[in-house]
Parts: sequence; structure tokens; C-alpha cells
Amino acid sequence: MTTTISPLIAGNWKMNGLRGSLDELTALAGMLTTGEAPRALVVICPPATILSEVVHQGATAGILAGGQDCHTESHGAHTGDISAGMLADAGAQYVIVGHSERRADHGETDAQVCAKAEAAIGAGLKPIICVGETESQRDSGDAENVVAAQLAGSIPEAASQHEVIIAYEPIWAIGTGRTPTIEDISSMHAAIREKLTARFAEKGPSIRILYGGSLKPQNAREILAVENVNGGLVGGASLLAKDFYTIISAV
Ligand SMILES: O=C(CO)COP(=O)(O)O
Repeated sequence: MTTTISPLIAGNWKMNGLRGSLDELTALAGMLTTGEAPRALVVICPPATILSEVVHQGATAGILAGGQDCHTESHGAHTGDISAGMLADAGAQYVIVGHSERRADHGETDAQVCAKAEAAIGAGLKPIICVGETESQRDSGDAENVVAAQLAGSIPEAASQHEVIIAYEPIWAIGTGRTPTIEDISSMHAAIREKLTARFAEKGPSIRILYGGSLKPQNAREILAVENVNGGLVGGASLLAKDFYTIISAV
């Protein structure tokens, strides 16, 4: 049985973006409203400092907003952290959890990522749960096992009742300009689909699986056409409206 999934393209601005970056958002909104209607849902995950501007400026063009991380708790003495409820309060609808940069920089475990995804769902957000292998794990033929373990540990049971999104981001492809072969992307996404369907039964075939890692205007058309690639999570190329629009239009 094949399920039609509407694609989603999300831009992860990471720790890039001052108020000046909102010019790019204005430019993107202009392209989205004057050009052909996008075939993908468009989400931007800016730094939290400009989240509410993205919510408001993006609304006219149908651009949705997301956070880049959230805490596992709803509130409390956690200096510097942001809860899922706060992101929702600012107008976000999505939140990235378990990005490899946070797993690496902050030692986040699958269990913590799972708790964050659960907190996101509890606050009414759709978590974008990231998984992906290192280069040495791929070289030693372990990529699918590593990703399978991350999926098992990072997706909360609540995903059977609520929307979650998976983002497959091979760590060695992030910010490097390198991407897996189309065959490797295809077999990893098929393996992820199989795991989702085995665990979540009829819900599994409808869960979006995004590809991320050096997704660019030059390779977007080919990668986004792969079966079980239901959109993309874009870093560097989401910072320039023209590049991001080209990727959105490649769907
Ligand atoms: O980490 C990414 C998105 O979350 C991918 O980043 P790049 O597109 O810059 O490789």
C-alpha cells in the first residue's frame, strides 16, 4: 500500500540570524506569494530570539515556524533553556529535537531526545526527530543499525497518536558539501520506513521522513524525488531566500 504524504521543507538556521536576516524571510515570502504555489509545507526554525518575527512575517506567505530544540520539562529552574510550551506560546508549530549538533555538543542521549519529543507533543508541537550515522559508522557498514537504534530510542510511544517527523541527517554530510549516493539515501529511507511501519502499524506509512545534509539547489531535485524522501531539513542553503526557494520549488 502506498500512502501519499505531502512534502515538507524545513530550514534550520542554527545559530545564524540577527534581525537583519529577516530581510531574507521577507524575500522568501515574496517569492512564495508571487511564484507558483509551493507543493511543500515550508517551515523555518530560526534562533529563538527572532522566532516571533518569523511567525508574524511568515504568516502572510504560509511559512510556518519551529524551534531548534526544547527542554524535557515544561518549566522550572533551567537557566538558558526553552520549553516546548514557550515555543508554542511564541507561535511555533514544530521543533527540531536530537539534532546531531546537540547530541554531540550537549551529549544528548536517545532517551533525552525521546523525552524532548514527548514534551513537544505535550505542548501541541510537531517534533522533527533527527537521526543519522557518523562517517566511520557508515564506513564500517553500521549505518542502518545505528539509525535503527536511534529510531527505537528517540521516538516516543505518543507518535502512534500524534504527528512526528523524522529527519535522516548523516552527520558526515552536514555542512560538508558531501551527500550519500542516491542509492544510499533510498535504502536508508526505505529501512526507516520499514521500522516506522513495524512499530506504528497503519500510522507508519504516513510519517514524513526528511533528508538533511548538504541539501542544495543543485542536488535537491534528485534527492527529493527519491521514494520515501518526504522533504528536506536544510541548513546552510536555507539562509539565502533564493537558494531555499529553489529547493522548495524542486519538490
Ligand atoms: O544540519 C542540517 C540541517 O539540520 C544540514 O545542514 P547543511 O544543509 O548546512 O548541511
